[in-house]
Amino acid sequence: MKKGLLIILSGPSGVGKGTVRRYFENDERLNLAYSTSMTTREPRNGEIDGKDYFFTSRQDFENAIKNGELLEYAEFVGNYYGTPLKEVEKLRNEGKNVILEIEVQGATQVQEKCPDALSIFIIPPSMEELEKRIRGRKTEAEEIVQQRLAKAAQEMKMIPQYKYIVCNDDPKLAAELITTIILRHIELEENK
Ligand SMILES: Nc1nc2c(ncn2[C@@H]2O[C@H](COP(=O)(O)OP(=O)(O)O)[C@@H](O)[C@H]2O)c(=O)[nH]1
Ligand SMILES: Nc1ncnc2c1ncn2[C@@H]1O[C@H](COP(=O)(O)OP(=O)(O)O)[C@@H](O)[C@H]1O
Repeated sequence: MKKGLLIILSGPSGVGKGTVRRYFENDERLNLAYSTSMTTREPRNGEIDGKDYFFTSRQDFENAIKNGELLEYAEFVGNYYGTPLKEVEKLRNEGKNVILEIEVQGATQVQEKCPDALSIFIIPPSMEELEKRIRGRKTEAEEIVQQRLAKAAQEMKMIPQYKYIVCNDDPKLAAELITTIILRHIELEENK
């Protein structure tokens, strides 16, 4: 069986990565599996441990780094986030196309290790709209919102390292564009 694709989905906090993903992740043609990350961030209301994230202590996260258990990791606005390597490999070996929803430092590490990874960056229609969305979600305190917005401006500078840029103005359209990109990559892989 052919090993599944590795798909990196990045974009600033609040741009709508999760919202857009929910429109395409169950499309059977894409044969996707979502890689659940580890994080030291506190769970938000409604987030499920083991599904949205593996919520963990700093100590356990640092042990995972030391033991080489992570494909990549980064510190983002005061918390660690990382991708468990074993699960990604298992899913890809089962032929699944694995989607990593990760920030730009982690994306750089994955691109160095796996140059074939398909990378997509989601941009907002404007920085004003990004601010509206992140505030509208009401999941972060004001201080953290400010830090995430400052981070967003830096992250946008990393756009050239991505293969595809998709604007999330309408989430269904953004999802359709991403679906088209992934389907074409699946086709190209099959013909290799
Ligand atoms: N490098 C890396 N970044 C991650 C990982 N999981 C999530 N992130 C990113 O960390 C950032 C913060 O995530 P989160 O606190 O859930 O905020 P949200 O993106 O606004 O929902 C986002 O850019 C995520 O895409 C991971 O495993 N590795
Ligand atoms: N295209 C869109 N237009 C308007 N609001 C959106 C759009 N996409 C997402 N949102 C809203 O923006 C907020 C952030 O979206 P979310 O998916 O949590 O972002 P991310 O996962 O990138 O942090 C949510 O309240 C969501 O409902």
